[in-house]
Amino acid sequence: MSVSDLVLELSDTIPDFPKPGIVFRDLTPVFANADAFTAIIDDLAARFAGKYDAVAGLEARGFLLAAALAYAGHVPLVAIRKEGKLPGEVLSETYDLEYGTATFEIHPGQIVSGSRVLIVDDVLATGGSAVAATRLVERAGYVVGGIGVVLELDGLGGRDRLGDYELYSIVTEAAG
Ligand SMILES: O=P(O)(O)OC[C@H]1O[C@H](OP(=O)(O)OP(=O)(O)O)[C@H](O)[C@@H]1O
Ligand SMILES: Nc1ncnc2[nH]cnc12
Repeated sequence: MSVSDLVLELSDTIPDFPKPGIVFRDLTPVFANADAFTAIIDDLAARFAGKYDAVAGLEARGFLLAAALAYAGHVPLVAIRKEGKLPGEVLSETYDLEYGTATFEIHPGQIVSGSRVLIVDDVLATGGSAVAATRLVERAGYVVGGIGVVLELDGLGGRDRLGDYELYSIVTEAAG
């Protein structure tokens, strides 16, 4: 089975989570399947081969992908964390998402200036998280090498908000 078919077959849809009106797409059953998780990492690594020197994961679900990709490519791992979790000097960006507002933070100066950073996450919805991540990567002195997600929810404006960045989604489906 193809990686996109594995994602579609194994993922769950939960209505009214975490708030009424939100159709939540849960990829944890996909990650719990060893063949599917391996295929996802291999697909993202192949799609962006030669285009990144480091990987950034978006807390929390993006961390699962970023750690595996950093290991697979033997490249630095950058954590883009929710507000208040990183000690010391941080750069911050506040953004809106489908069910609220959040702030992401990054530690500047941890990897080589000018590194091409691949940003990864499980789901792209409004694009608020990914846009905030691109800003943090650039403010920290790096270059966005691309944005890779497992599932893109079409119809919420995420792809448009990301403009000219190279965005790859393993699966795209209409937002519920
Ligand atoms: O495109 P957007 O509208 O920004 O939505 C996508 C983001 O929403 C989810 O994370 P969430 O903020 O729920 O955090 P979590 O991973 O900690 O559960 C998801 O994992 C993405 O990071
Ligand atoms: N509908 C949704 N399902 C899963 N993650 C999300 N992040 C933002 N919107 C989401």
